[in-house]
Amino acid sequence: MWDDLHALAKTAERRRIEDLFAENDKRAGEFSLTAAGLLFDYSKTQIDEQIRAALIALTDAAGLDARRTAMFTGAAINETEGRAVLHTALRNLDGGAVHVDGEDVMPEVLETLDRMEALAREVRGSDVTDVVNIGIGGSDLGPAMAYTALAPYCDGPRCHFVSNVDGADIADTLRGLDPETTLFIVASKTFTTIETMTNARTARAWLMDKGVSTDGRFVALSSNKAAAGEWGIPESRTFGFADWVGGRYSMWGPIGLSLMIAIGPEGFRAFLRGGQEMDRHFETALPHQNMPVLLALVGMWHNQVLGHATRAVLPYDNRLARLPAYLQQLEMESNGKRVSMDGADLSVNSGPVVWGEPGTNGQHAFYQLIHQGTRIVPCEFMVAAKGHEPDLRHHHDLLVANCLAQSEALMRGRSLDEARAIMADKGAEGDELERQARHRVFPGNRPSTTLIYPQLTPEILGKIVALYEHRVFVEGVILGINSFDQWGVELGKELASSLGPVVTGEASAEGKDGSTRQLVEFVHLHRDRD
Ligand SMILES: O=P(O)(O)OC[C@H]1O[C@](O)(CO)[C@@H](O)[C@@H]1O
Repeated sequence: MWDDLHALAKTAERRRIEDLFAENDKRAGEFSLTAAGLLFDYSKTQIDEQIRAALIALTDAAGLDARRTAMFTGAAINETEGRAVLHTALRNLDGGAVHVDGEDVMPEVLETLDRMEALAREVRGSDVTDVVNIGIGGSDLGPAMAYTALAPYCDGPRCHFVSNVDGADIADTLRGLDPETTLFIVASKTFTTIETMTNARTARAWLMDKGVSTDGRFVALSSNKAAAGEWGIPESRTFGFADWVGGRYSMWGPIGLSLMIAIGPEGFRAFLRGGQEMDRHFETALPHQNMPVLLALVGMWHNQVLGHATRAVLPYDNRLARLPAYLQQLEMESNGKRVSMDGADLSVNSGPVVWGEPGTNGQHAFYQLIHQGTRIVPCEFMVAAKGHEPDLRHHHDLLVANCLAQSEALMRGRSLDEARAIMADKGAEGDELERQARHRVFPGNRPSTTLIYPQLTPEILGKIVALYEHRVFVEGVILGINSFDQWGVELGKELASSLGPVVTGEASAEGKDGSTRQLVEFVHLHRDRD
């Protein structure tokens, strides 16, 4: 399979994407698809019919249909942790029963949703002015990203997100907050994460320092209700979720509480409905009409076949500023694995490095490399047809024009002859003309995709997030890896706890490598100085 694709890649790389359009005036329509109101255009890539068929063959060979059914029906597909993977149940608003180990999980999911809604209404109707979500990774990035994304829908208390163990994070957040009207949400699936528990204790100490009772000031979101109880948060203020909700897939349930408080229960339900609509599409559409499948296959063509090690996510939507960070965790923690489910080494590369920034800002920062650097960075553009500022339509039109211009420029490039003509117009001559022209050449033929949606509403955001979740799933199935564990984060955590006492001076650095000892020495030299 991979050999077929590598053979096809040799021919494809010699062709220009522009020529594919010249050869087939239906290319745009044939290499794009609309689903759930979103349009995904992958025509500005080297993919042709033969390549697409070979990519789709990967899904058959990997048994995607069976794996997808297994996920949606609660089989323990997270094999290294012996767990089902059912974040889709959290948005199964009008769906039927979903069984895990013979038990329907939906009554509990819906009851928790009802409790969340009751609390959200209570908080929105109270004197709470600020909500601080304390969590990290999957217990932070989803709600933080969505809160910024859905700013036009936020009509509840202000939300803040504290994640980093760096005291600067919580100190900067608490400064200016009123302890009498601030509610803290401690969001941690395990309720043991060092960053979150440290920040939660600091928040509690802050209230006590200010002479404010901590009663009713904390809410817990966790799978570990016992630990939340021991920490002092009563069951009535604790919202649990099952171990089959992975951290980076958890914003659809209790971890989304801050978002629900901000946009209201109806807005949150719209977000869930959007996710559910994408689920239905993913479950039922044929591969060549299936958006998550094609998004995954285009990504794999660029990464595993052509060898482009990174992909840029470029939302032309300022409110999606945190989406690249959210997708970094979703994609890199899920598919950054070097062994397949059975422990064997992967024969192809694992998932790519995902990075990005909103346009147009990125254009004035790193697009230089994307256009003229020696490495190719496949770009994933995203843009809404319509903004939320009716009085600033001209801004939005410019934004859209810039987004479309970038994908066109990446594909077309500018030839040496065109660059020479530009320099000749400017009056350059001879060697100087030639030298200057070479700097103005754009190789072009650089692939990009565009996801375009009507407007960034809660429902559309739900669709986009679910689309990317399923893309990760498809890539993981094809690679034969477990997209739902994260063993790669463990070693650093273990070493950090052994280094804690070394940093404070309670334990010696003996036995550590020379570099670590030298760094610790530097810290000791400076940490107690005024
Ligand atoms: O919700 P928790 O248990 O605090 O974990 C936070 C994050 O830490 C990780 O386990 C990685 O260390 C993520 O997968 C998770 O989202």
